[in-house]
Amino acid sequence: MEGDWRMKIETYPDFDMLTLNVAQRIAGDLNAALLHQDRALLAVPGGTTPGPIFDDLCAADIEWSRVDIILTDERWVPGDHPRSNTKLLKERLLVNRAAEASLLPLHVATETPEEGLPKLIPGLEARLPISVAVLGMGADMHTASLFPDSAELTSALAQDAPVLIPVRPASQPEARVTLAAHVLNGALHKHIVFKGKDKRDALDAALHLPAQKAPIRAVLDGATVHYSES
Ligand SMILES: O=C(O)[C@H](O)[C@@H](O)[C@H](O)[C@H](O)COP(=O)(O)O
Repeated sequence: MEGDWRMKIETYPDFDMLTLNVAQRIAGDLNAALLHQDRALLAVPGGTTPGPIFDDLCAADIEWSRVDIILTDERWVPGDHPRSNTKLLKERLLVNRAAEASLLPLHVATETPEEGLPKLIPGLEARLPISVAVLGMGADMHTASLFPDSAELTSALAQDAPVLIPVRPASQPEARVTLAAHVLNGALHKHIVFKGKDKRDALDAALHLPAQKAPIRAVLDGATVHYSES
């Protein structure tokens, strides 16, 4: 492994403890960022893991009106589709105190992501870098929508990649867009969150693989991994 490698793993007795602690950590990081910046940018994943974290985080004592929120990746489906990550955010994170935060869109109503990119990229570029990135991981070692079985992975891992990239992983039912690896990795604070022994084994395997086979590798340096077995 490279000499500058830094990664911390925090193991929790159960998912409830993980949820509570991760929400507190994110809130602490956001408050710290707001001491030095006018606005903070929080990037969060979709999927099934973060809902309970959002339920705690949305009540946190933060000056939410100074926080912008973005997804790490989005499925190219309408905003009211059950698989829309934006829908999850609107229902579980942008509520309670966090209703004051601003959502930066990662989807517009076009047929393909390629058609939507020109409407999304300028706003994103103007707002980066990310202050706090929360990332999920799949047992196939994908993170955000950087999937090992996607033809676009090499370009999404490139240092000079556009900030937002359309992907069509063979394993997924719909097209997606994902923030490029360098955008996610450039976050000031990175929290990777998952549960289950299969994913823990996948992380261990990833440490011995290149990012091309194990995309999670692209964001591990400097990250804190939060894990519970159940
Ligand atoms: O929208 C998504 O699908 C994601 O951002 C993705 O990277 C997710 O974090 C992992 O697939 C883990 O998903 P689960 O939390 O559902 O296991």
